[in-house]
Amino acid sequence: MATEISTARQPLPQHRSWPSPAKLNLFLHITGRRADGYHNLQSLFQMLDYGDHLQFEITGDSQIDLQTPVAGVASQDNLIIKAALALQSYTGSTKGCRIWLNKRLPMGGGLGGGSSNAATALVALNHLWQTGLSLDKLAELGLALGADVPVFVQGRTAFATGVGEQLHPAPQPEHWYLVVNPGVQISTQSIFTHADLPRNTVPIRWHEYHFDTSRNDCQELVCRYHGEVAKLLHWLLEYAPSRMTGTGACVFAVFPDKDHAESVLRALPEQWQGFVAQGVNQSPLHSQLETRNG
Ligand SMILES: C[C@](O)(CO)[C@H](O)COP(=O)(O)OP(=O)(O)OC[C@H]1O[C@@H](n2ccc(N)nc2=O)[C@H](O)[C@@H]1O
Ligand SMILES: Nc1ncnc2c1ncn2[C@@H]1O[C@H](COP(=O)(O)OP(=O)(O)OP(=O)(O)O)[C@@H](O)[C@H]1O
Repeated sequence: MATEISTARQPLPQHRSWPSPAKLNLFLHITGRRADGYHNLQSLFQMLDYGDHLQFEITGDSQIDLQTPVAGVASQDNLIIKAALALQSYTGSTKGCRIWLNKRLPMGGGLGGGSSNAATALVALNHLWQTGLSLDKLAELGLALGADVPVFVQGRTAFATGVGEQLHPAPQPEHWYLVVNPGVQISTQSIFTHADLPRNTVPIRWHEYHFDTSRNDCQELVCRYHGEVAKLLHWLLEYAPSRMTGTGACVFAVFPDKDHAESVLRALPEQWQGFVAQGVNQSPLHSQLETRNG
């Protein structure tokens, strides 16, 4: 008897792949704490040309199904589903979708993978469901899902203030980055609730920003509890200026060219995983959308 190969869970080739890029926090200064416990910060969100991918099949019923579950995340907690439901509920759209996620970014890595997935779902479904919301409105819906969602919705390398949602586009030289995962997951909340986190960095003016004179205020605390992050930073600093992104655990090193970044990736001790990506001023999601609309 011939074996029937089921394709029911596979996306069809005509379902375009929508980029869901990573970001780096080139610096992260914590300038205060709000009454609700959230922290005011200053950061430079650098978009990368590397990340996850999402595919969507639009359906006529209002059902939203994620065909590729994320290990350890229940469907109702998945930011992709939450984003789709938020858009559906705000616009009253009666359309639904099946979604496929190709996950490449480490979770809890400080690369904003979950937030980026949510933003891609908002931007792509707004296009595919023809719900016509502006990026500002989508960013507002996204903020309720996570502090990092708006920057991915707006899709520009940007300075951020507030809790990360007040964005000022800030094009940067499109350097190459070696991003390395030390293999530990760090909960953002555990860092932000720690008594020893510095919370009073004096705000800088944007034109004063320089990589060498800025820092990540979470880095020292993370290194104290996670020796592997400290070890990795120490190793990378031998080759290039390096820093932790977000609340960790991933660390990046900055290079002016791709070849140099790739040669350090080849030298990486085998206990660590990494990738090389270019910093871009426009998110690959938005570049693709422009090409499609153009
Ligand atoms: C620090 C960054 O990684 C910089 O990119 C982000 O702003 C974190 O953004 P995120 O992962 O989307 O964070 P959320 O999911 O909104 O918040 C996770 C937890 O981090 C804390 N949190 C987050 C952002 C912020 N500005 N202040 C905070 O105190 C809160 O305790 C919150 O419960
Ligand atoms: N689609 C998703 N992809 C990844 N994580 C998700 C997703 N949906 C929900 N989550 C939850 O969000 C948590 C944080 O994931 P994420 O990969 O965004 O972390 P991060 O890179 O540290 O983010 P940030 O830099 O914003 O702090 C995960 O541990 C997981 O529980």
